[in-house]
Amino acid sequence: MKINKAAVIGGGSFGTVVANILADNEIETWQWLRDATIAESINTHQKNDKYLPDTPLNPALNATTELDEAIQGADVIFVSVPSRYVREVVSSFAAKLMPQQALVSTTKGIEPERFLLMSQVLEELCPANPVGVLSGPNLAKEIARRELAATVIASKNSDLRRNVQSGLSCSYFRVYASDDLYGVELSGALKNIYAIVSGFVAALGMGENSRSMIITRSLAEMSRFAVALGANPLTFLGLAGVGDLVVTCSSPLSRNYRVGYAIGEGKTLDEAVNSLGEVAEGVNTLRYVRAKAAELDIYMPLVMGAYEVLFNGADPRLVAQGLMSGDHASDVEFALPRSEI
Ligand SMILES: NC(=O)C1=CN([C@@H]2O[C@H](COP(=O)(O)OP(=O)(O)OC[C@H]3O[C@@H](n4cnc5c(N)ncnc54)[C@H](OP(=O)(O)O)[C@@H]3O)[C@@H](O)[C@H]2O)C=CC1
Ligand SMILES: O=C(CO)COP(=O)(O)O
Repeated sequence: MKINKAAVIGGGSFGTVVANILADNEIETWQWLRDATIAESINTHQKNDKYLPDTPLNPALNATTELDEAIQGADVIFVSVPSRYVREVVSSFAAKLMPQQALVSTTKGIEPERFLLMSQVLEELCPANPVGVLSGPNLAKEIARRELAATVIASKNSDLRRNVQSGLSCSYFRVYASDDLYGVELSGALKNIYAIVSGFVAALGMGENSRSMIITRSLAEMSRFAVALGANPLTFLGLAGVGDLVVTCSSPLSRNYRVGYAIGEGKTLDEAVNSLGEVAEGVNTLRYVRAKAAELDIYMPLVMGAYEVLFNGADPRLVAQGLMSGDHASDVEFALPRSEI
């Protein structure tokens, strides 16, 4: 079955990019956003002035502030609001869904109380509906410029995977499939923490060897955490893992990297976050992952160091230096376990 109608819940930069590709692919697309001025601007000037002011949008894209108008009859509903609002927003329409309507989260964050990923929140709210996750190295502003990019659709439901692959694929956007929902989603959430650390490293003018060390040890730390939570670490080798880690740790287009960079330059966390005007999920994810790592006794020196910098005013220089002074460690723990060094 192909997608005849799609809804995108959220009016930020990534939601707008997804909605625009769907409309370009001649799918009837409704984007729900809470700001009537932006909805009006999308419908009349084909512009999202707040989040993607330089991108002309497809005239067939419909923006609305009425949730019912967006979701009614939609074959797939993409959820693209910051993680702290996903439950509230989806709860407001969950009871109105038909069982065949699929939900796909693009949100890279964690719900703290029970350490739930967004697909788990969707499954809890909409137990009868197929659920998927879209994640990968997908800086919205690059995709908006139609620069080549790829992503991953992860779901246990093969129809959902195929529908999203055909609905979103185009000459500049390629969609790969995975059935490891948890691994794809966990890596998308975790990499935001390490983008903040990479921002420190860049602002402090450290060399390319240091940057490479940080990114590679970030992957080691992410996969150690994933294994402790029962996820498949092999998924971290794909686009949603290494791919997203590399782009977010390297690009000033990443909001998380920019937060880290600003702190590395000496700004406070509040100053860094306030100057963004967009969501940097890694700040909260860092708090939740640090607590989980402490609870489960998982060795995560970068997470612990970054937490001290963001929330206790430690010097960002100490995060990279902390790696140099730890116990002698294994390069790839799947090849040489830490216990056998
Ligand atoms: N931008 C990117 O490159 C990518 C982002 N993502 C992920 O997608 C998710 C969304 O990101 P992105 O689009 O960039 O975010 P933005 O910060 O660009 O926009 C957030 C959007 O959510 C809306 N919003 C905020 N709070 C609420 C609420 N309580 N109810 C309804 N809508 C709300 C905002 O509306 P308002 O303007 O009215 O505040 C805005 O439209 C994040 O988890 C992010 O990690 C994933 C891949 C790439
Ligand atoms: O997830 C992203 C790219 O894949 C976007 O990263 P930021 O949220 O740091 O901008």
